Amino acid sequence: MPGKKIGLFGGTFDPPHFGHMLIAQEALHECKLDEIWFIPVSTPPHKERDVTPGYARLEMLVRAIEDEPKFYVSDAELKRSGRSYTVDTVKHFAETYPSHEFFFIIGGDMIASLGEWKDIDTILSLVTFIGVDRGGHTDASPRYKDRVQHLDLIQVDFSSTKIRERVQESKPIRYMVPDKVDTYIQEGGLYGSKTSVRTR
Ligand SMILES: Nc1ncnc2c1ncn2[C@@H]1O[C@H](COP(=O)(O)OP(=O)(O)OP(=O)(O)O)[C@@H](O)[C@H]1O
Ligand SMILES: O=C(O)c1ccc[n+]([C@@H]2O[C@H](COP(=O)([O-])O)[C@@H](O)[C@H]2O)c1
Repeated sequence: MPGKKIGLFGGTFDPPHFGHMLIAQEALHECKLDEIWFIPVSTPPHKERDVTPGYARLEMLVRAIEDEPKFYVSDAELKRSGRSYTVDTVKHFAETYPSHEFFFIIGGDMIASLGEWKDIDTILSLVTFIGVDRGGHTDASPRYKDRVQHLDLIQVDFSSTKIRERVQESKPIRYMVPDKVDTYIQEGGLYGSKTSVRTR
C-alpha cells in the first residue's frame, strides 16, 4: 500500500459537532493530508464524567462523516478495554501501517497538557501534532513546541458540553451538529432530549 499522510483525530465525540468537522476539514486541506481518521475513545484518559456508550458515539460519527470521502472512523479504541491512551493507539497504527505518516489533531485546550500524557515521548516519535486554536489556549511547553504544527483557523466556540446542555434545555442544536446527528440524538432520547415522535 503506498504511504499516505493520515490525520488521526481522537476525541470523546459526545456528541460530534461542527467544531470537530471544521477542524478535520481544515487540517486535511492546510496540512495536505490524504485522510482523517476519527477515533472515539472508549474511556477518556483525563475525564471523570460518565460518557455515552461507545456504540452510540461511533454511530453518530459514522453519520456525521457519511458524505465526506476522505473521512473515516476507527473503532480501535472502542475495541480495547480500559482508558484509551493515545500511545497504545499510535503504536497500533504505526505497526499496522508502517508506510503511512501519522499526525494527531488536538484542540488548543489539550496542547498545554501534553506533558501529562502517558508516554508522550513515544507518541512524539510516531506522530506530529496538529494543534488548533481554541479559546486562546495554544501553547505547548517549550519541550514539545517543535513537534506541534499550529493551525490558525476560524474559531468556533462549540463544545460537546454546550450541545448536551442545549439538548437538556430543549434548545435547538441544528447548525451546531450535522442533521443526521441531531436526528440520532432526538430519536434515541440522548442527553435528556424529549423525543418528538410525530403522531397526532
Ligand atoms: N470548537 C473547537 N475548537 C477547537 N478544538 C476543538 C473544538 N471542539 C473540540 N475540539 C478538540 O477536538 C478534540 C476532541 O474533542 P471532544 O470530543 O472532547 O469535544 P469537546 O467539545 O471538547 O467535548 P466536551 O465539551 O465534552 O469536553 C479535542 O482535542 C478538543 O480539544
Ligand atoms: O494518552 C493520554 O495520556 C491522553 C491524555 C489526554 C487526552 N488524550 C487524547 O486526546 C484526545 C482528546 O481527548 P478529549 O478528552 O478532549 O476527548 C483523545 O483521543 C484522548 O485519548 C490522551
